[in-house]
Amino acid sequence: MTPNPLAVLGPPSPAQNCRYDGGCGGHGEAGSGLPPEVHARVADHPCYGPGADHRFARIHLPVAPACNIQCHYCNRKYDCAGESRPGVTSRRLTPEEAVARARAVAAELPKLSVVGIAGPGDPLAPGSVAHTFATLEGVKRALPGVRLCVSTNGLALADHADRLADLGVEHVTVTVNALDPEVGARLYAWVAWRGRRYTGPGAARLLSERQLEGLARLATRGVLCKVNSVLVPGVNDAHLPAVSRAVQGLGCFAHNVMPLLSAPEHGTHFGLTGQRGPTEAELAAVRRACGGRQMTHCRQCRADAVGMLGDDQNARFAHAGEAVRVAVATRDGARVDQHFGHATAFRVYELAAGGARLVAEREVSHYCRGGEGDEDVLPATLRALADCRAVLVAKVGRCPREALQAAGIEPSEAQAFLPIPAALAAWEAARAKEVA
Ligand SMILES: C[S@@+](CC[C@H](N)C(=O)[O-])C[C@H]1O[C@@H](n2cnc3c(N)ncnc32)[C@H](O)[C@@H]1O
Ligand code: SF4
Ligand code: SF4
Repeated sequence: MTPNPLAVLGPPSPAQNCRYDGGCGGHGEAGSGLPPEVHARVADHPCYGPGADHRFARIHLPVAPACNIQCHYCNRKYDCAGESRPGVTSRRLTPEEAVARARAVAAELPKLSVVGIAGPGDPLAPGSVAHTFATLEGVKRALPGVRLCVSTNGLALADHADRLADLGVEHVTVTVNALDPEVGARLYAWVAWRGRRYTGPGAARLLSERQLEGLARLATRGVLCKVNSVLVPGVNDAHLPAVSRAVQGLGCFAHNVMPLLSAPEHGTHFGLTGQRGPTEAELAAVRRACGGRQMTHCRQCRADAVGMLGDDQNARFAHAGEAVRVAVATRDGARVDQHFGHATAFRVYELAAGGARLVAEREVSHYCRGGEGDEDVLPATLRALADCRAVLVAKVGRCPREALQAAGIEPSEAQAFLPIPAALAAWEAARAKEVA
């Protein structure tokens, strides 16, 4: 068994009371109180390393759809494009898509040092865990140099701790908002455990016992653990110092007290009941009272965040790794050699990480009759190509070109007369350049 470098830390002394970010010479530096062996393991992690937030990038892969508890501050159904908030994602990815996205991002961002799974639900909940491990295993194979992270509510952590450690997951974040069941009962609607749904203090007790068991198990395996706590004024503010002491005593190398976000439009229980988040001053006071290694620069990132902290490039990589469909007009079956208006069928190819694959041949009435476009035929053709991002043709007239563009399908003549595989590769390369 690997000795746990964190176990030697023990609870940080109150006198140390250093702020992990700033206050004592920058997060993770010698002055932060991290022992050198821990410092070495966080140096290139943008969330923890000294100045690493400006030098290294991370990606969150949104592959975990389900959750096994319901927090009063979480609603994963509400997504507003461009909004940065935990649990938010534009789209859930399959493990295959997620691995492909990680590869695509790594190719574009050589500073990518961390690949994490942080939702949109809980990565270890029964409905998510298979996706989580398939993704972690795929990423490990595809990008052996990156560090793997997982963020969980901890309910199922003890069951999966060994598998996470065996896989080489280096960092695990567990959200612990309360140890006192009476406090916890005010934060969670329910906890689902082994086929039963628990509520009230019993649910909160079950959750916190499982969280501590999971953290202890990871500590024996040398996995670096951080604890998140959502600060809910009037509910757990006075209790968080006790939480902080307990989890840092278990060897967690940092505590991250995060402000509650509870805008009514998010549709959460707290948002609807008017529970407010903390002021800056309240947050700072609770972090001071907690002491030890407090994180102060967490950006509360989306479940599909990409890039440097504070410079999210999620929009740029929104489609990276997704399978894309492209239609081709071909007469001889080998080259892009047909006019859009003369085609009676289009071949549809799917482009994914593994290459191009013919997925369908779609028949259409041909649009061009003796030089005149037939306006009745065009809508049916657009419908036949609705799932395609582009159509590669030898030539296309102005009117159908505009209709295709309006339908979000790119008409492209740039690959005219190329063999189909070369044409698809050329279109994909041009698109990647555009996105960059
Ligand atoms: C979306 S969760 C995903 C991982 C896992 N399900 C969990 O809760 O730890 C990531 C983090 O965002 C936090 N979070 C979610 N909604 C929040 C909110 N409204 N305000 C503040 N933090 C929030 C969670 O507590 C957790 O620490
Ligand atoms: S555990 Fe995480 S995903 Fe589940 S309800 Fe709470 S914040 Fe949302
Ligand atoms: S949510 Fe916080 S800890 Fe997670 S990647 Fe963003 S900054 Fe880092």
